[in-house]
Amino acid sequence: MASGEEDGSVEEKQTNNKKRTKGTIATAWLTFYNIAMTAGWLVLAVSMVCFYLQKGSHKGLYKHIARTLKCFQTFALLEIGHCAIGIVRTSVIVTGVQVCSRIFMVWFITNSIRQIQNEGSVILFLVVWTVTEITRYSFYTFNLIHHLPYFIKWARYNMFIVMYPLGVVGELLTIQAALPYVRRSGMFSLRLPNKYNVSFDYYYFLIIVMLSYIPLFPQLFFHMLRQRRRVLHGEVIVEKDE
Ligand SMILES: CCCCCCCCCCCCC/C=C/C(=O)SCCNC(=O)CCNC(=O)[C@H](O)C(C)(C)COP(=O)(O)OP(=O)(O)OC[C@H]1O[C@@H](n2cnc3c(N)ncnc32)[C@H](O)[C@@H]1OP(=O)(O)O
Repeated sequence: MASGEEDGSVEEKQTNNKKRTKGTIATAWLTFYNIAMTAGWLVLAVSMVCFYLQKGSHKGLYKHIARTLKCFQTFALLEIGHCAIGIVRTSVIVTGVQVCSRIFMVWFITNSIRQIQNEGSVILFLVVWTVTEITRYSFYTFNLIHHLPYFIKWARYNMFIVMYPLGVVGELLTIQAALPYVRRSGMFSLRLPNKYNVSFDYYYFLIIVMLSYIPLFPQLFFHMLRQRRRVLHGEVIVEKDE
């Protein structure tokens, strides 16, 4: 009996040690990841400001920053993995929708359709994403090292109230601007007859994507409002103590 109890406590200690090691590795990785992402979005912000100051126009701005944007926005796919393996306490679905809609905007809309890259709506969502991501990743970084300035916490959980709708407006106007080019070129579409006997019309797919903002955006926005109440009104302290 006594030896069984001892065995149990040894096992418990080993499990606790494993958890601690996993926790330390996860924290180190997340700290590195968040610092890298903050730096990436800061580079984007500086490039955009410098470009605008030099040229006095937003024309050509997307092309100027495209490589950095694609790189850092694509890296954000790792966030779905973070949720899936449980190193961050966030829903895979919420994160998945957020990240995939961004990847879609970058790769399958803005990057693929040169004619829309100088639209004002592209600059709108780029500026909104940049401000949001600098705030979000610096929030996670300072939170992980337990030195979170209140203004960053405040900005993380208040700015989205304005930034989220503005970002959505920028994205929807950009997709709308893409529609005529997509219809004319037939890009990413598959017409019958073909050897797979399947047809796909990217034009109508984009209309469905635009309509999907109606049910999906409120869910993301209300999720953030709940997070805001939890963090800014102290409920998070109760959860962390549990
Ligand atoms: C095929 C194509 C399909 C397309 C479909 C289209 C439909 C699209 C509809 C939706 C449209 C959206 C458009 C988006 C536009 C914009 O982005 S506009 C810019 C404004 N945007 C925002 O403000 C973004 C707000 N969203 C987010 O912050 C996230 O994406 C989120 C997933 C919604 C965040 O939620 P969540 O992670 O749950 O909240 P947090 O409070 O930040 O975190 C919860 C806990 O998790 C910890 N954590 C999360 N990430 C990290 C990390 N990287 N590192 C460390 N820790 C992390 C965080 O600290 C919290 O921990 P606890 O405090 O311990 O709980």
